[in-house]
Amino acid sequence: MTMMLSLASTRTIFWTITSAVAAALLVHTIVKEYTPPEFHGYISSKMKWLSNHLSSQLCVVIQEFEGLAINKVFNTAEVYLGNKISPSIKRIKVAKSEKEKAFRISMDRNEELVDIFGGKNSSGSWCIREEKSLVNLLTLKPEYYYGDPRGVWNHIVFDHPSTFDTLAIDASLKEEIMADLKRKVGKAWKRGYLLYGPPGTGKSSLIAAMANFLNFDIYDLELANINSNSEFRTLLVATSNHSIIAIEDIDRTLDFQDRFKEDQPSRRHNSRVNLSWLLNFIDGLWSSCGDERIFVFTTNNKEKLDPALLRPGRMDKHIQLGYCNFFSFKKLVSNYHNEEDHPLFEEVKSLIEKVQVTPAEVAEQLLRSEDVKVALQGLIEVPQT
Ligand SMILES: Nc1ncnc2c1ncn2[C@@H]1O[C@H](COP(=O)(O)OP(=O)(O)OP(=O)(O)O)[C@@H](O)[C@H]1O
Repeated sequence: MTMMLSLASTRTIFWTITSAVAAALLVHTIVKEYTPPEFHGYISSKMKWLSNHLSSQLCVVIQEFEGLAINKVFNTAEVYLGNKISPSIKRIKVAKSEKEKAFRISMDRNEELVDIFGGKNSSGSWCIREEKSLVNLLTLKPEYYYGDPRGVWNHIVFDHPSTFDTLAIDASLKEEIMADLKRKVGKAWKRGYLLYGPPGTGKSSLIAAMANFLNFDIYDLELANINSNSEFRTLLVATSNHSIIAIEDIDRTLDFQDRFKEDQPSRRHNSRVNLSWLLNFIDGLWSSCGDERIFVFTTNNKEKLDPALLRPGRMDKHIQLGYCNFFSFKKLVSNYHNEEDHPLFEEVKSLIEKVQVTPAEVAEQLLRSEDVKVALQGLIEVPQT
């Protein structure tokens, strides 16, 4: 998809100058925001030349993709134009997530709109800024597998309710993770986290809470779908700044290393996933750029991973998620029933100390009834295997 910003032309000199100035300011804003400082001088001199030879019309073409990566100028223009509603529009989109207070109304794709680009802010530069408040989940596009070069990541609004407040994990662990995330925000960094624990202990919920906390998008990367080293690089390069790259269930991708054999024939290491190599690869890729990305790997079987990966320093943080204790049980009751205490709590407490039960299993029981007493009784009566 291509967006054409055709800046107004009129017969009068006044409007010609106005449209030229608008175009110049728009281009200037784009140049300032999205090109390295070294190019600014060069582009300014070209702009001066352009203004001397200016016709009454300038057409700015903004394409959706720059190679495989999403063109951020397109996204910004899409948000700006999408919010303009005019009588000429035949199709509008209406949406509202749980977190939003009002409906979001925007122009549908492939609609046409004429907009006089205006709205100077106080500093005199043109203001089209995307207010990012929703987290997106990006998955590989099915078309990608058929060699369609127009972008590789499909995005949907990620409306996961998990936050650090709703997570049923120990308070000290929560504080530690939040402090780690806060400390790094705003600096050039790349963090690697390894989340491990049995199924249903909250690894995916923690990734969602991190994304909601930082307002970062999540890229869901399945190693099983990647066939070569260069393909892996392509996908990573097409991810955007300020994002979480989640690589879940790495222990299940046991043949992962074999997929890279063309590039790294000597790296096969028994049948283990050689993630050390993967981490080196990621380090090399971003060692010289100032972007912010978080890599989160999850596994249910930490013992299946290459021990080299688990040595101190390979991942920045190892986070263990475990079975429900009384503290996490109370958090889940508070989440689902808004109750902080109940006469049946003592009975559940003594059971939880004896039986290994995951937060997911407790959550499932608590959701079976809106009546907290019935839900807790159901939990107590669950056959204990
Ligand atoms: N620690 C937790 N805090 C709050 N809710 C949780 C927690 N763990 C599990 N849940 C609940 O159980 C559901 C499943 O948990 P989740 O998918 O996060 O577990 P997981 O460890 O990623 O599981 P898997 O290894 O199978 O992917 C969540 O949607 C949530 O409702």
